[in-house]
Amino acid sequence: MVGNNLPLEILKDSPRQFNEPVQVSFKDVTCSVKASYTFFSRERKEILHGVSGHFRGGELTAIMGPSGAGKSTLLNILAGFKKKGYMGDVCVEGGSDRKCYIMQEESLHPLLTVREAMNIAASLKLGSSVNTKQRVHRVNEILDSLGLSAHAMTLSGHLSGGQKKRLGIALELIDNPKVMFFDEPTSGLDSSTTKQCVKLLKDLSREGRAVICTLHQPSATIFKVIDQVYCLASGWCIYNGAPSGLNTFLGEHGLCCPQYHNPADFLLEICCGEYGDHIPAMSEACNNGKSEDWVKIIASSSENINSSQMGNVQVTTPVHAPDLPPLECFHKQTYPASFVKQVMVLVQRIGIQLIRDHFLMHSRLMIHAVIGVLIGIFFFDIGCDAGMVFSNYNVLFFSVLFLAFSALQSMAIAFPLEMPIIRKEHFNCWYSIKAYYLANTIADLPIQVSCAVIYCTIVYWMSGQPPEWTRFFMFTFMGIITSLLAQSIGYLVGASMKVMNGVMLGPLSITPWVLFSGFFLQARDSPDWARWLYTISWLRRCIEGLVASVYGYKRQRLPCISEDYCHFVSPLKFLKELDMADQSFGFNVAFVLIFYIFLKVCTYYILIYQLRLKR
Ligand SMILES: Nc1ncnc2c1ncn2[C@@H]1O[C@H](COP(=O)(O)OP(=O)(O)OP(=O)(O)O)[C@@H](O)[C@H]1O
Repeated sequence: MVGNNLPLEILKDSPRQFNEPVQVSFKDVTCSVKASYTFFSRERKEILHGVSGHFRGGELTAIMGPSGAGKSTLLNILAGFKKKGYMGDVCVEGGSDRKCYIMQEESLHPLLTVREAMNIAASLKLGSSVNTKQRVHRVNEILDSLGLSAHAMTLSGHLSGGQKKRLGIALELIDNPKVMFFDEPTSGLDSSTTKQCVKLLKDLSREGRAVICTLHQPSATIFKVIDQVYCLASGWCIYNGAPSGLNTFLGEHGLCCPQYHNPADFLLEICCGEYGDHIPAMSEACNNGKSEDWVKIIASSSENINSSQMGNVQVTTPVHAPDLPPLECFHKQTYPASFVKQVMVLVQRIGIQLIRDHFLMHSRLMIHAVIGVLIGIFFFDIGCDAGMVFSNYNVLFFSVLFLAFSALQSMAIAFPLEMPIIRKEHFNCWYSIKAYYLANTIADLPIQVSCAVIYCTIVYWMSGQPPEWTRFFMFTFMGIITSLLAQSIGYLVGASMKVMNGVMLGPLSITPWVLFSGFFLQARDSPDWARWLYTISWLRRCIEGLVASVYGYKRQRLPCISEDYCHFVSPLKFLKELDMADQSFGFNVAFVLIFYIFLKVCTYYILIYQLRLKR
């Protein structure tokens, strides 16, 4: 994964050891989850049973265990990613403000080059305390150290699996975190790349960081490189110590690792009960992770192994803390870059991605142009004909529906796909949710407005609406805010649910408002109890706005062209027929804008819930 010439110091500028000792301690951590999803069941099952432990700066700690043992759950709790559903104390000392969590799936932006991704991360994570020259130096240094310089101009989406993992690490290294959590950093890598990946983690730890990762099944070589093994079996800690102490520990329980057998494999076999049920005895022997007896041999044995396995790696003195410190923890949410800077950098990033995503951007613009032309051809020049007022009304109704559905769908699908990346970046304190949300709204605005303008311009002039600039601007403005309002519904749907649910429920959420738009049944013909629904139907407000822009404001009588007799020569008579004579354009615009702001605020709080609280 990393070239053999990886410098021993990952970052020449980073301190070899942090001023404050870095350590992660946890005590009596118990975690339970819902055992059954049947309606009345309140049953829960425990997946971690009061485990304890203490991981130090300057060491590489691997949380091991078979599938389902609780490794990811424990890592999520330690990293602060999981905030609910567990009991016990967790403390990240000396690094609670500078910790990062690199998740199993590579949450990268596929349409940014490696250098762009690094520059953006540097702008957000280093803030204004660092000038441009220092920032570029930092980025170059990390890219060199992780062997990514040759791929600096490659799109992140085109990198190999190993390179993606390195980029994920490089992005987090920018602000020199003190504690690094990795969930299965070697998953999906071949054996040679896995070795290089673990060597990289080891090097990171040797600079004083506490590096904690979950590993499934390390090879014998990799196993020896680890400083501290924390093994979980069915939610119990059955070994907490140096790899070199494992055989002696197992020997005390009558378990002997066969010669030439990988001790890591042997340990997993024991966890799975292949040699009988040793979990209770082993867990008791290491006091469910509390005992430091097997950790203390780390300084002598592990260093010797390291120097033979890893080359001349300078070993920092592990920071031992025999007793757990007072366990009080918090995840401080501070951001290095100012709010304005965060928004600007994020707008730039989203802008680059929108421009690079040729298909999505061009198809959005093209569809609006093509549908506009089709409507223009089918309803050519009908707008000025008194005999075609109902057909013209159909054009206006269709326009509102088209603008609404197209805007809603684009967001209901795109937004949830971004969520894992936003979750990771926000958790690692790159930016605030507010900054992201504002940037996202601003960045997409030009495209959504362009789509609505293209459609409205084509339809307005081809379908023969009144040749007056004021009416044209009113028509187009109403089209724009209709699409923005529908887009905000798309955001809300996208932020609240998964893509599949959003695809189904997004369009369905518009349907009831179509019913109360007045197109099928007028408010005056509907039951009394249902009339208020017409008033609050945003779709009706949008249609009324378009109708007012075309037929309202004392429009002159229409010529009767296609028929011998035209009933609606007077536009006012037609407005009365539609029950829209009393409505003003301004009222409809105000209603749509207020509803737009309301939805935006709701979506913001849903986003906060999804990213911060629902863990
Ligand atoms: N939200 C949840 N609801 C129900 N069960 C859960 C939930 N989260 C985790 N579990 C269960 O808890 C156990 C531990 O899960 P966890 O993901 O921590 O295991 P793991 O050791 O990381 O496994 P793997 O190596 O396969 O990723 C599993 O049996 C899993 O099914």
